[in-house]
Amino acid sequence: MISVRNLNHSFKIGKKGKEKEVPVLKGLTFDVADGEIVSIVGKSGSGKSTLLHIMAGFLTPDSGEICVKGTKTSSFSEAENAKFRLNHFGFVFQNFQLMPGLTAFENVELPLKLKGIGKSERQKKVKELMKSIGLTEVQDHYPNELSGGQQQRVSIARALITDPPVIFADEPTGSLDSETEQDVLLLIQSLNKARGITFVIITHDDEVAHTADRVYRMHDGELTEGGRHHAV
Ligand SMILES: Nc1ncnc2c1ncn2[C@@H]1O[C@H](COP(=O)(O)OP(=O)(O)OP(=O)(O)O)[C@@H](O)[C@H]1O
Repeated sequence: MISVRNLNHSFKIGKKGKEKEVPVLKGLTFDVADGEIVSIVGKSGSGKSTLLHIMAGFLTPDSGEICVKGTKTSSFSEAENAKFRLNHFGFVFQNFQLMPGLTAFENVELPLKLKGIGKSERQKKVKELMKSIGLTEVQDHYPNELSGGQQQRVSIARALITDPPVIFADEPTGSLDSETEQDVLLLIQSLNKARGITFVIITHDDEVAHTADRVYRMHDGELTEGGRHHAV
């Protein structure tokens, strides 16, 4: 479970000496339960990415507390955050962020290399995962030889390969057409059910948001409403 308590963050904007402090997150308090799909929906500039960056430990909040599975992560050093991320979090981005010089297989294998897993174990794991996500046929393709939907499936496989309990997805369907968007959302839902992975999905799209179990709405740096929704 992730608990966020009284989280505040501001950015200083403008010329040196004339900076203006702009509050972006104003006292956010909410929980994400284990095995839940949560979406955080809001207009451009409402602070969604800032919240995700703080939850994942890329950015230190001005104040407030974040706990992940009982561990207080908000006071971690950069090195502690990096280690924690590798073991607990996977990431999926709107523009996939695959390494262009690596094949689909090698992209999925990369996090295991970073964790120091041996070659035979790596290859076995990647092969199994790619098969279960229906990527075997394209495993030797480079990213530019894949469709958008295939690239996003590869990036989801890369996020999953280290078995993280939580995956953060920042506009995961933002670059996809509506049919492929549904495919990717169904994949996320099936992985959530089959493996119990918690997903935190950031989106500006209400339709995407409502495929989650729980929807939080960001408005002017506050979470203005929550609610439970049925998956499509
Ligand atoms: N590094 C930064 N320095 C200064 N201001 C920033 C910085 N990052 C974000 N902001 C400001 O904080 C506000 C929230 O930005 P954020 O990227 O979190 O919003 P968002 O909801 O994710 O938007 P989008 O959907 O367009 O990605 C915006 O007004 C933005 O200009």
